[in-house]
Amino acid sequence: MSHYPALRLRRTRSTPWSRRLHAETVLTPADLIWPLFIAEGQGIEEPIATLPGVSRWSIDGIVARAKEARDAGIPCIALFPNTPPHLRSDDGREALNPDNLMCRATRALKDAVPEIGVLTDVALDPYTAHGHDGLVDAAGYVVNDTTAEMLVGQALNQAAAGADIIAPSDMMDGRIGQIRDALEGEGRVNVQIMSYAAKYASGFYGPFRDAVGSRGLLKGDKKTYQMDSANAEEALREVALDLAEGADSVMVKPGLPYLDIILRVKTEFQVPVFAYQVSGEYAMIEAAVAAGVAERDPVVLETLIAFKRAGCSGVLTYHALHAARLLGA
Ligand SMILES: NCC(=O)CCC(=O)O
Ligand SMILES: [Mg+2]
Repeated sequence: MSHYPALRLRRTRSTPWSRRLHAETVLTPADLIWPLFIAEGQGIEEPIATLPGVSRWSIDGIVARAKEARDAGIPCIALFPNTPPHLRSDDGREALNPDNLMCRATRALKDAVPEIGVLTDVALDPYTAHGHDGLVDAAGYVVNDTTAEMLVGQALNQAAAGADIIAPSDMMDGRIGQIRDALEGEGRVNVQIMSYAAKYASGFYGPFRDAVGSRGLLKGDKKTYQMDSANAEEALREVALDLAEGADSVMVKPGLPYLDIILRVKTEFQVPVFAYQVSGEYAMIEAAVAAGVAERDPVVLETLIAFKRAGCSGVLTYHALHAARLLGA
């Protein structure tokens, strides 16, 4: 058995070329999905105070960002609309409008930048007056089955606009199978489903709710549908169901606090797993940078490669363009 001094693990670390040669994991721009927030109008950029460096863009700006992403080697962008207040309602019916902000942005992107994948979020929270992801009954409970019917309509609406990946983030039971059946029924056999399979009720979503304009509207919390952060076995059950119902890939969300879940999902199922490094995680890094506590570039790359090491195929991150440019340089 070889041991010190013959075996020195520092030997392969001693030069940059050797460290590169021995890297067990690589992070490339192709691992990144960039979430973008859409605003109404033309020529609009609205900075989001709680997400420094991130803005909402009108559709022309979204198209311009998508070209930057493509040029930096990013394969896919994720879209989230900031629906004007007068179009938000208790039932979120704007989600079914074929000319809503999301569908118009998707059509513009597929027209102008067809080389990049478009992932669309399925959930009602950007469209409801109460900020919940589904329909709420008189007792304030988010009702599963009628919500799922709405989500099927929302998914078909997005697919008709050209969405490449449907990403249900609502955590209703059964919706993946229903969406898959509906897509097959319309002959949209190559539209992917990336299920937010293990989405936890998290304190890290605050800046996102500012970005889509739901923070002030939200009554209560989302704990009756999103997962309890105490649970891991339940995440495996969620993933198993979504795969059986026809998901092509699954997501774990948030990111860094749930690396153990990513590793367990990958180990158990050997399917494509994605992580969402969420708004609060991004904002913490930016706050640390602003406070002089950390340097942005190494911290961003270190957190992103952690997801690859844990088994992810890719990561949704607000740092995607910045990271892709660092990696491409
Ligand atoms: N359905 C998408 C999200 O909830 C994103 C959360 C975040 O970035 O905080
Ligand atoms: Mg589920």
